[in-house]
Amino acid sequence: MFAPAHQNVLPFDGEVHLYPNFYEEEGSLDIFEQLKHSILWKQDKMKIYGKMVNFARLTSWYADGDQEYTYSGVVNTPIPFTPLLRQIKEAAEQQCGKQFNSALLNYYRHGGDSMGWHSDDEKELADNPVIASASFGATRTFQFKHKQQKNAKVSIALNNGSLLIMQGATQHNWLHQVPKTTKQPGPRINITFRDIKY
Ligand SMILES: O=C(O)CCC(=O)C(=O)O
Ligand SMILES: [Fe+2]
Repeated sequence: MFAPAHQNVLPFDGEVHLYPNFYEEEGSLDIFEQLKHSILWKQDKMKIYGKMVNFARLTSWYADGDQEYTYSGVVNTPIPFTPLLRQIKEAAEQQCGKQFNSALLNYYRHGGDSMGWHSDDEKELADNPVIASASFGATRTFQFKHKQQKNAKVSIALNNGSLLIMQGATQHNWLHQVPKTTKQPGPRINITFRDIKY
């Protein structure tokens, strides 16, 4: 199922809006390069069956204040927003009518980098959080899967300069992922802006 822009991407039980050309195309490639070089990327690890395994992507965590945030079992200590991140955040805030105080960045270096099925339902987020997701660089597929109705699936493409807004009951009812691909996409950086309650 491929959804056109500005309609709800989800058929029921949640609200997701996609703006494919939110950040201007050429400027977005420039943003990609700037983020690639200026963000303090780190390689997180996770324990799987007693073994430490690298995350299939690089990550970074920026926020106002100095509160820690636990994500996928990793405790993140925030770095203060850079002027560029603040600029990207403010544009997303205008579109959402909502303020964000933190940003999780993910750097997918190649098609082998990915993020598995999950919901953004950490206890530090609101019950029905508004999450704004900005993408720069290569296009990657982003999929939703309903938690109960196993055949309810939605697949969209997140291209350079796109903004995806997830809100309402989305995180209660749907999982999302960025699957691995053998199509050899170039590198991609995604920023999810969140409002964390400390
Ligand atoms: O890279 C993406 O588009 C998804 C990122 C994501 O789901 C997350 O950071 O929770
Ligand atoms: Fe997520």
